Amino acid sequence: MEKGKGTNGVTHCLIVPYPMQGHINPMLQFCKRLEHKSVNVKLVTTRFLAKSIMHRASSSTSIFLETISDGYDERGSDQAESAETYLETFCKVGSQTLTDLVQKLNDSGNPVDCIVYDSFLPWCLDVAKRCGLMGAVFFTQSCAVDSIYYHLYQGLIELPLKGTKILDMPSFLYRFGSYPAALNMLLRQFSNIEKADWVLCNTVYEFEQQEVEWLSKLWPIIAIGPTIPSMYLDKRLEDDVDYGLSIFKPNNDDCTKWLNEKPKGSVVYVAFGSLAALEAQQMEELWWGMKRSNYFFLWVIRKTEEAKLPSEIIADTKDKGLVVPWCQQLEVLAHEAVGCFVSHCGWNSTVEALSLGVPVVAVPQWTDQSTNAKYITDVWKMGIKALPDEKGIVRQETVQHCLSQIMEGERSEEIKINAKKWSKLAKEAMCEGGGSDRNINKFVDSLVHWKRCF
Ligand SMILES: O=c1ccn([C@@H]2O[C@H](COP(=O)(O)OP(=O)(O)O[C@H]3O[C@H](CO)[C@@H](O)[C@H](O)[C@H]3O)[C@@H](O)[C@H]2O)c(=O)[nH]1
Repeated sequence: MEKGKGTNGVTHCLIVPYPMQGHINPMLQFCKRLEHKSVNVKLVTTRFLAKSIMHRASSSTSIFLETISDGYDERGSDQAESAETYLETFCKVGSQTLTDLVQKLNDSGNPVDCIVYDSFLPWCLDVAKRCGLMGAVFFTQSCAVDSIYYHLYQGLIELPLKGTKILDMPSFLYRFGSYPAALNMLLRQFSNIEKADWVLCNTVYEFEQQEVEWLSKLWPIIAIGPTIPSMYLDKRLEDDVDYGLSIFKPNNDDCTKWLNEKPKGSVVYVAFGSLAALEAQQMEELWWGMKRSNYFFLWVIRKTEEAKLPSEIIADTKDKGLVVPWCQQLEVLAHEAVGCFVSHCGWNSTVEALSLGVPVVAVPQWTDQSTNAKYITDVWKMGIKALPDEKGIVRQETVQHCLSQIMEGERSEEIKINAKKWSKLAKEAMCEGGGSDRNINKFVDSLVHWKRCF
């Protein structure tokens, strides 16, 4: 059979996210967009994730799953003795098992044309090139953050950073040495990027115009976001109502029922993503801040964080609050009862808030979140940063002040108008003929063209 041609002549892509919720969500959504444009796609996860903790959140995901090994099929990264060891083993075992997977698919008459890989896994590009495939890197963080790390990679920033504005930079630049394996991984994103055929970014051109322009002088970069389910944007993919694959089990029914009973714009939604571990003192201050504010609140506290809040506190929230271990965040953000999002500002949560027009109280914890918080407050002007004290804790008075500013304060109207403006731009980008839609078409055309050249 002619190389690059599947049995049915369809272009065939493997999409390989890093095995984390914040990376699976955007890359799975990209799969759905490609499938809608007649590309045959398979999402590749680790064996551990596939067998032990993946829940299909709904029937909306028909994407085919394939697996590779990170070397820790029993317990995933928890099994590795250090983060560095995990990443090294994933590179070694992952390269071999991804090559085997490509071979298996080629042999079965369904040959692969392209690997779209998470920028955290640059070795996938080496596999793609060794197998004679197209390779496209997918960045799951903002272009602003990617360009900061690229400056660091180039030796144009000296660590540790000093000065008054450092708290707006990704945390690894001012808490130098805090997570060496993570910083190395972020720098390795650029180790072979010049060989990538495409650089795909989960952003919207209008969100980060200057940053996209700057990066596009270096690489063939295209903005393909926001990668959130179609029914929240252009509504062209009718079944696409949620992300579809979840590492955590969402508590949908309770949340929706509870929200349905609340007045429009009256609820504060609080969530810190899939990874952040807050100090117990910070959790208590947040809770007191919410209690003092007296708004309704829906707070996601993951199972691993639960013990940090005394149970009598949680019991005391019954009249005003609902605490759940996980929810369908998009469904919550889109609910008309929600007036504000207290967020750690992970990039997906940030893009979701922008896309759904929900104002944010930014409480960044680490990694790229401080930079996202800076953009939320000073560039997009659709939120307020809750400033920590000298011990790094955001106090209850600050929480109360920020919440009242967004819910009913002087700047409330302006912030809400801005949030709606970004939401409109995000939706336009994904509609037929919008910037991101055109970029995805460009990518698909290049796949078809690449096949013809083979
Ligand atoms: O109860 C919840 C809470 C979150 N989510 C979803 O989980 C994702 C969380 O992603 P994100 O907001 O990016 O946070 P993290 O999970 O913490 O993501 C990690 O990965 C991101 C992409 O690299 C980084 O920007 C973050 O800083 C990093 O912590 C989002 O899609 C949310 O909609 C839910 O569905 N239900």
